[in-house]
Amino acid sequence: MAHNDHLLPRPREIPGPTSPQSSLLAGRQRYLLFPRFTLESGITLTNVPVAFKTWGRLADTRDNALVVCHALTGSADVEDWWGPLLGVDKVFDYSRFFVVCCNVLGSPYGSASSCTQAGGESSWAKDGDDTAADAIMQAKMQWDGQGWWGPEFPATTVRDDVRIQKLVLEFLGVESVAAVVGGSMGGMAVLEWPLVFPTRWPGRTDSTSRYIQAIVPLATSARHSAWCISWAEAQRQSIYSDPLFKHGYYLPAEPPRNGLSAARMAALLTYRSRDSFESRFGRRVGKALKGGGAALPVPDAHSEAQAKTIDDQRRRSLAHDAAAAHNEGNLSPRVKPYGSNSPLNGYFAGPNGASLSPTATTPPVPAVPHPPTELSDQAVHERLVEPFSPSTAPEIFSAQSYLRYQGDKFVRRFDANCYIHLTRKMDSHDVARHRWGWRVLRTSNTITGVVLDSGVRPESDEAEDAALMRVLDVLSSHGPVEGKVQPPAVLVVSIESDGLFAPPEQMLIHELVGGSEFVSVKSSDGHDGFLLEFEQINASVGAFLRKRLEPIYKRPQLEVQHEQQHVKESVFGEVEDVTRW
Ligand SMILES: N[C@@H](CCO)C(=O)O
Repeated sequence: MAHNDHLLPRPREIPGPTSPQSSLLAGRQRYLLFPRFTLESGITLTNVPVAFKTWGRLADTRDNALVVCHALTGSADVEDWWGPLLGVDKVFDYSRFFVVCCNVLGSPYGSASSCTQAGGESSWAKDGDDTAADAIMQAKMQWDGQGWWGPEFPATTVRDDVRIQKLVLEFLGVESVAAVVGGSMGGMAVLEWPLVFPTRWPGRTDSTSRYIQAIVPLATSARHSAWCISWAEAQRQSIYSDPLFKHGYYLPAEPPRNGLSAARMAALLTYRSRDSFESRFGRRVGKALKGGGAALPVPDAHSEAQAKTIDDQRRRSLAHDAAAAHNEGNLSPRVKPYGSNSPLNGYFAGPNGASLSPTATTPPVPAVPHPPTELSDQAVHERLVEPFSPSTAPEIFSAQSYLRYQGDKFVRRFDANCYIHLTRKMDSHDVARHRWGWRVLRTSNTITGVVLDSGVRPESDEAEDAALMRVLDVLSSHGPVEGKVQPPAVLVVSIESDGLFAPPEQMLIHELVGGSEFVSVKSSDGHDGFLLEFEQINASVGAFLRKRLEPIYKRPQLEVQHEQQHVKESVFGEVEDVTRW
């Protein structure tokens, strides 16, 4: 399929923004609209936008492109999330390289996704009649006519991203790529680039020149692990369980914020480490957000009759307090709508200019009926002198407060359907999937086994490993055009405290890709270390590129205006959150 892409009609540049979230990057990226693009699944999309950004300029030799691939919730705006790596004499040196970053399909930041217009009749034909579920139909009926893809945006793969991004490079005049660099989901794309495009001219089997000179996969894996798949599943379940999710047919102004926020909180924990949380927060007390744990005042008694009434009041108050404490963090409208200055408001403004109204998606705690198991008087009196008195606002740990802040912040910049789409895309990642070296044996719809090219039919697990070995071996020895294509230089980067994409996964890539180099970045921050340890990454990746791309570094620097805009407020904000909190 990849080999037919060069026959597709050329894209044209459009102004954008193409989605609500891409308006957060207004003026900071460009857009191409592809008349049509066929996904790995066989589904053909029409009118497909791809958001991208470039720095520096293409050399006359058209071979100095440096492709940056973003992670799960990143965007094409590298300055926004990898800014300290971008600049003269840094890794992404735009006086030597033509730095290009494209937003992946399915992301809310401008490329075709659940948040872009489905494109009317010319788009993928929606089949709305094949579902039996009334709830889905009802939500869908309310939603129809919105024009967004919503949950009907078809699944895309990392390979789809690589193929469409190659077309963006062609539009920009790139003939071969100096390097591809990216972390986590971006690292998956980095591994796929030379496998999808080993040769310079994909349409020509006689080509012997490689398309990509060097790749740097960071904090990634050759196939998404069971551990990562399980975390992604738990996060998707958080979104599904938000009543506002409505099977993905939610209105843009009423998204499942609480579910997405909870998903992000869980995800964030997988991006950091136990040690980093212990040292940063310990058991420090944090601020409860407004509205949580409100308690009733309890008056003083002046007579026995009054005392009984007051005891009743105290009991009620106590029950109220207990429920309020129990619901602390749930009761508060902690997931706020977009701020009044947010461009997202304008984007969603209806015909009358009405913008989002605040939505506390969790209903307030109802009046608490007398509990079936009553507290004894003694317990009432004991409780009344305990620190959790009615006048005391509930205290929470600063670690909790931090997570909530992260959840709130995330829902203001991301979309739940896109989150589901992208986590599924990562789950599908496996460099060996449907590749040379193995094929699946089927009887009707049942997979009965796997057979290797050699004719051996090993146990399934072994077959998977063998397929992986074979594919990674292709990276190190020759392309699918046997013996003709030089492999790219490979630097595998690992974060030593990464508990999500654990170091053995990068070590495996290093071991299977002959001639590859390996570096372990020292960091106690866990997986997100690849977005935080700028100095080490600048040093190690920079040294690798200087060594492997010597001819480019020997050339006189290109004359470029200092193009880097200082990003005052990062949309992505991983660094800001860690260092400022
Ligand atoms: N924290 C990053 C990395 C995930 O791998 C993100 O949100 O995209």
